[in-house]
Amino acid sequence: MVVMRDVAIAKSEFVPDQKAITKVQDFQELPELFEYCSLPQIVQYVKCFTGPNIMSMHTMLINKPPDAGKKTSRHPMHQDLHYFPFRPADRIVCAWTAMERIDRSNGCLVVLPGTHTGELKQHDYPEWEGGVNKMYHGVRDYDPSLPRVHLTMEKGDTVFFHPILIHGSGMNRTAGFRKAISCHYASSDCYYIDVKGTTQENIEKEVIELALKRYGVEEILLKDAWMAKGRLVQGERINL
Ligand SMILES: CCCCCCCCCCCCCCCCC(=O)SCCNC(=O)CCNC(=O)[C@H](O)C(C)(C)COP(=O)(O)OP(=O)(O)OC[C@H]1O[C@@H](n2cnc3c(N)ncnc32)[C@H](O)[C@@H]1OP(=O)(O)O
Ligand SMILES: O=C(O)CCC(=O)C(=O)O
Repeated sequence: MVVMRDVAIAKSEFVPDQKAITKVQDFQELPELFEYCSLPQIVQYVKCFTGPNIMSMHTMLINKPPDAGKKTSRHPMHQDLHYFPFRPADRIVCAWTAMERIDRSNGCLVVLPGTHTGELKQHDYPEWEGGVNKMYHGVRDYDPSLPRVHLTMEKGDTVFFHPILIHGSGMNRTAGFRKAISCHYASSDCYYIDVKGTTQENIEKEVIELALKRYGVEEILLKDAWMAKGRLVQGERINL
């Protein structure tokens, strides 16, 4: 499990406590939270994309904090496939569930409809004055005139989306923490790819650096991190 603090808070004099937490990531070892990933109400839709052999690959409890004034609570527009060294993209799907009413005031999801039929684009850190959270890469060039849809969701509403869909989330202008839970699923029939020489090389480099700094792990590849994080939800574990 990784507990992440917002960069504006982590890099301030603020004494870290639970109020600083922006995200709990990789909760696959925590049964109470992992139960979300196998809820029949969710899995019945996930299956339509993955087929019967379902893996949870990435889990997050997102606790978007009230913005400390630097707009760091935003999540830049990105494609989740940028982080994934497995394919095919059509066998990967994210389920994202609002844990309370979420609208533009507390930083709802923003999507560019139809972009899931495009290609994976180059991602980099956006040049934001107030700082950017670690590994929050953004799509380098997308057409800013493309229509945007802000997803207003009620508590318990779930959206399912494709890993090539360009999406992000806005600033939390309220005083409360905006909570959502999500799981990225993939078919265990998916296969790992080598990202060397691709647009994903930069995220692999960061993961390798982080694995060394945090865990003292040397000589890993992006796919090794994912192999360690993946858990079977249903069916048979095949390639992943
Ligand atoms: C062997 C297994 C390795 C596993 C790694 C696998 C990672 C795979 C990533 C997959 C992401 C998939 C996502 C798909 C969906 C899209 C997204 O969610 S994108 C966002 C993904 N972001 C992350 O995954 C970031 C995860 N967070 C962390 O790794 C850590 O919380 C951390 C940000 C590195 C902070 O670690 P920690 O060790 O607890 O922190 P400190 O020791 O206090 O600080 C270290 C250093 O980092 C600075 N810092 C702290 N918080 C932040 C922050 N939020 N943003 C930027 N920088 C931060 C802190 O100031 C310290 O800096 P210094 O210069 O070293 O002093
Ligand atoms: O919950 C959010 O604010 C955005 C989450 C998101 O876009 C992601 O993690 O890929």
